[in-house]
Amino acid sequence: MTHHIKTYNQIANAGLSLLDEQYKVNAADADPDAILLRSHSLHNEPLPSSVQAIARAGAGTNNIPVESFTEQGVVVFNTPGANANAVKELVLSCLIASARNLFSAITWTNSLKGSTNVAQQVEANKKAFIGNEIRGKKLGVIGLGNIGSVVANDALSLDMDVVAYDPFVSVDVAWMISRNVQRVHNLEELLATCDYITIHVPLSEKTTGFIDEKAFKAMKKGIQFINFARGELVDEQALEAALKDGTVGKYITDFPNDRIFELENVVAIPHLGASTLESEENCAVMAATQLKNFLETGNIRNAVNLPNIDLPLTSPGRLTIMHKNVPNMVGQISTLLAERAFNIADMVNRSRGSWAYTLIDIDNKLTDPEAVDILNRLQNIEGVVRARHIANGWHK
Ligand SMILES: NC(=O)c1ccc[n+]([C@@H]2O[C@H](COP(=O)([O-])OP(=O)(O)OC[C@H]3O[C@@H](n4cnc5c(N)ncnc54)[C@H](O)[C@@H]3O)[C@@H](O)[C@H]2O)c1
Ligand SMILES: O=C(O)CC[C@@H](O)C(=O)O
Repeated sequence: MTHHIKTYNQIANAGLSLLDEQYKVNAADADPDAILLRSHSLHNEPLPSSVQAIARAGAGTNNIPVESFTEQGVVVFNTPGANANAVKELVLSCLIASARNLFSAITWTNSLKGSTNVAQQVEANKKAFIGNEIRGKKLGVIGLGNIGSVVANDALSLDMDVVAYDPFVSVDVAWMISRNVQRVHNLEELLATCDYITIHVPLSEKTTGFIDEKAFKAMKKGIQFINFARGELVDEQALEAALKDGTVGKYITDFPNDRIFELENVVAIPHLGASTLESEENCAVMAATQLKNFLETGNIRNAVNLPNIDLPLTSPGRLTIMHKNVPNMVGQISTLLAERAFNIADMVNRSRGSWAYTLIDIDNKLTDPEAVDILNRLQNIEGVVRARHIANGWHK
């Protein structure tokens, strides 16, 4: 069986090369089984009904309308942690570059090109760029996930005091965070005491405009604010006021736009946080592996809308059913199978919020018409949004 993958953006070859002869990868495919992308926005784009899965080679999934795609039976994957080191290294370098006024100093130095007495001018004017050391300064980290946690740990080794805020920190990440990172339980506490703040939370309806007028008002005067998460997390009107009154001494962002260009004391970077060869490869490999695994076995790892499921495929065939997390779904599904005299060899049902996913391994090798018939019946159960049959090609 050939799986069709549509790609958007530049996906690293290390990932694409995993999609072997069983795959056709084509950026122009009109009816793909799956989509592999980076930052391309799928909002306001029609989704072909053939699409069963989307893999985001990256962390943020705000370029994908996850809720409405879930209603259409699409599994959405991301690649948690695959680019965290790349972002961390750029955040730490910006922290130091900002403290030492490196961005404006370099711009000024370049303006001397072609003038006489460059060395004298340098010595006479360098006092305009005297900076600070970050040792002993306080860094606030908002969002202690894959990126925030490593930024926090490594800032400690640069002798900074580190304070962090994340009311939803995961147990896995909590294990990795140094106990010298001081956790605070309300954001104001962090805002009021830090010299530098870096934000690492996902953009969602809940976090849009997260750093608003109230947040800026709570900050210490002259703060340096670093945003490698998403531009929309910061209310730009409030940012403009905070830059004008000196609350924010410098705003470093990976998300330039026309308004940002108009503001003073802003350093804009062209969305380079994850742009290293290593990170692009990590993301592409992880995304392609997850897609392959899902298309070939129905198993799920790192979806943002469904739970992880890993059931080895050993029986002649497997049915995968994505459905609402409501009572009696498994009962209805197994009754249907019993009516067709299909024997269940193994089964897993897991839920995540209002959605659930059921894998059923059957002892029967289905003919094509049998498969079409059972899938139609399964899809007619109220609450089922997608059913698939996977024939196990290796089964003797
Ligand atoms: N600039 C880039 O190239 C680049 C690269 C990678 C990620 N990102 C952005 O950074 C974000 C974070 O990435 P990550 O890999 O660390 O994600 P992650 O999911 O591992 O971590 C996000 C953390 O934010 C926390 N969080 C959620 N809501 C919060 C809130 N209201 N207050 C405080 N904490 C909150 C979560 O509990 C979680 O611990 C991504 O969603 C993406 O938008 C940007
Ligand atoms: O693909 C990229 O270059 C950026 C990815 C980044 O925004 C992410 O959310 O992981």
